[in-house]
Amino acid sequence: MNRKELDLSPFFSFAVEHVGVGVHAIDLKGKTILYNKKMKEIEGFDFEELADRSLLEMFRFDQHESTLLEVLQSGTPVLNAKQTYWNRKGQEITTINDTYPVFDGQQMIGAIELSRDVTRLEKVVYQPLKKYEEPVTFTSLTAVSDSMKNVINTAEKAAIAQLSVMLIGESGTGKELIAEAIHWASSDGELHTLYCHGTDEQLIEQLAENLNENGSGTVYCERIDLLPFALQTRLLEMAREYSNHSITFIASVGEDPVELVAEKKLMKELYYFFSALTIKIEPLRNRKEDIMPFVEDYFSRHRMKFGSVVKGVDEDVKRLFLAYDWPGNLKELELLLDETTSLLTTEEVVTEELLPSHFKLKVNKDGKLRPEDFLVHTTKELPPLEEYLLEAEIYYLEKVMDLHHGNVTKAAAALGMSRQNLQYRLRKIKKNEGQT
Ligand SMILES: Nc1ncnc2c1ncn2[C@@H]1O[C@H](COP(=O)(O)OP(=O)(O)OP(=O)(O)O)[C@@H](O)[C@H]1O
Repeated sequence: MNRKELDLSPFFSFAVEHVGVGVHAIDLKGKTILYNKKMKEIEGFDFEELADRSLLEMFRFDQHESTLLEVLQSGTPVLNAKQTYWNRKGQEITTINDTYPVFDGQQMIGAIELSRDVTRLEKVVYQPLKKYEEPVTFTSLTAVSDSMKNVINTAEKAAIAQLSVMLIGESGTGKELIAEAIHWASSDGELHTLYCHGTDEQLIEQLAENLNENGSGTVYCERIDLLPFALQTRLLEMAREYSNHSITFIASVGEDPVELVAEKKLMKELYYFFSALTIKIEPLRNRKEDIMPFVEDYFSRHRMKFGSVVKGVDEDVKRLFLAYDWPGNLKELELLLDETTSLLTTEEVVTEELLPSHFKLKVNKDGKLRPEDFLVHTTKELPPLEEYLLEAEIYYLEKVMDLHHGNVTKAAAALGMSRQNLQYRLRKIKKNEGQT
């Protein structure tokens, strides 16, 4: 068979499904036509959860989708765009994305995004210590809520007693900062951090060598629940051996350790090693009193570091900040403030217009529907198809209008429909809302 006769499409399909980068492509109407396994992994999808995947994918409107639509409109590629966000499982993900328009001859037929997951690399490079430019102490942490005050209280006691500690909390709740504060309050030695996500045997052995060389200090094992079982055994051996040599071990996990043990994600013995003192850090959505003090601290650090004039946020922004759930906790808030302040010039007060549009899209301002509302759950009563499609239409059109800042002409072009058609549908939605 010569090359011309060979149908390559099964090979292309195989390659797209198995390649190590996330691939997401949309057609001219903005509809998802390709969404590979790696992209689902990055986005944290549980396949069983998705009884109606194609519909859900149509309604995805997060960062990826907005760059794809941007490229579709401009016809020019956006390359090397770094994004940090929290996926559906609440895991912090950093990707570097290249987004291209796709042409068939002269004609544009869609856009494609290629995402490289650089989360682990980012973790190693991102060092909170450097950000604060001085060792983190308990006083550098924002703790206004009662639950956070308790956390600091217990952590201070752990530092005095030099106990092994297990920190429990979602991504971005400040576990690493607390570990550092414990370290600086309890030891003159070195702080070693083992990032368990994607680590290997070699790194663990390297850590053991370092511990042999440096007599005392602290080992912070970040997210031990992400360490494969075989490596958990090795870590336990090491923790038992070196904790007798004036080395304090601190570990962190992303959720309840008892459940992690039951789910066989965490070795029972490793849990027992750390279980003498566990500190649970509540997610930010359960201690919203910490939000505005953190924002104030952030701006005061910003003024000192960059000589900026920014004083704070206005009432509307405050309302949005307090309404949002912050799945990425204070780290997500910090990254949002980094992004917002990088665009400020002479503004003293941050208003809603100055916030990045992806954040405004995410804030569920008025109890409107969200993508997860379109998941089909076997346990929930199923709505009739007509009702489901009507809600889906409202959700989709409102998101597209937001994305185009209320410009009907641009939104209609992205949706592949006439301006009149879109206006008619929007009027219908308004009328329905008026009746409810
Ligand atoms: N209580 C806090 N006070 C001040 N800053 C905080 C606090 N909690 C979190 N942050 C901010 O969030 C950033 C991330 O926190 P940190 O890395 O410690 O979270 P984490 O719980 O270890 O997350 P992960 O599980 O993803 O590693 C910090 O650099 C800091 O800027």
